[in-house]
Amino acid sequence: MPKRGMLIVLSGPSGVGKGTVRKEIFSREDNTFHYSVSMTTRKKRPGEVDGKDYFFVSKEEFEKEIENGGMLEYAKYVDNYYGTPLKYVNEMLDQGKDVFLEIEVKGAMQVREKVPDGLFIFLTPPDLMELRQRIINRGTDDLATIDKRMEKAVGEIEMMQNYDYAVVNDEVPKAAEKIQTIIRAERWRVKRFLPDYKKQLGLDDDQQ
Ligand SMILES: Nc1ncnc2c1ncn2[C@@H]1O[C@H](COP(=O)(O)OP(=O)(O)OP(=O)(O)O)[C@@H](O)[C@H]1O
Ligand SMILES: Nc1nc2c(ncn2[C@@H]2O[C@H](COP(=O)(O)O)[C@@H](O)[C@H]2O)c(=O)[nH]1
Repeated sequence: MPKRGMLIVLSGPSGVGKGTVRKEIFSREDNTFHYSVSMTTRKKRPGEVDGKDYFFVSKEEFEKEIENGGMLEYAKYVDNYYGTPLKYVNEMLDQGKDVFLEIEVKGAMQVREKVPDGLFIFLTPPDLMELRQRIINRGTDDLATIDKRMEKAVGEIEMMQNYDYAVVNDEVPKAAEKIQTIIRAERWRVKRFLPDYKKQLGLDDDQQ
């Protein structure tokens, strides 16, 4: 059976650039990660594609998925549900593939409880004014929604301490490079040291 893949969680306030940085990482030739497409009840934005950007569903459909135990995590964010379908993540990890989630902080903390050996990276803006400007420049939200997202952002940034790493998204290629370096280093650490710890503790793979 292949070794279980690594679960990588990229989190941070809305508008910090998680999607942009993720796309930069995925566009690189050496990318081996598999992106988990989230489910949401939010309305589709112009240009967004169902099944690629999100699975767009109704509130009833989302709640049914929750009831059926189909979500790894979920959260209500500014009047809508967002969540990670469990099936895809489990199937990929079981096949030994590394899975990349891009989610907000409440959901990330649920994943942390369920998958403690995941890698949790927080993407943070250079400052709050820049964050607001990025959301405005994106042109997807009205002013009332931007204010709601900014209110959330303050509390979300305080959650940074609960992550394994924090990366400032000042420039997209630089932030992408830092994240790739962190993941490479973590992979190496797990491969290099975990077998030694297991040996010292008298554990074999089946006991883990
Ligand atoms: N380093 C950067 N410098 C300047 N602008 C950036 C940078 N990174 C991303 N942006 C811009 O900021 C806006 C928000 O980026 P993006 O949609 O990727 O954020 P996000 O964190 O994925 O948001 P959400 O969580 O709401 O989906 C976009 O217009 C993007 O082009
Ligand atoms: N807990 C989860 N949060 C998610 C998921 N997918 C996206 N998100 C986050 O929601 C907000 C708003 O997103 P937007 O597309 O409306 O701008 C943002 O922080 C996303 O990262 C998910 O599956 N679970």
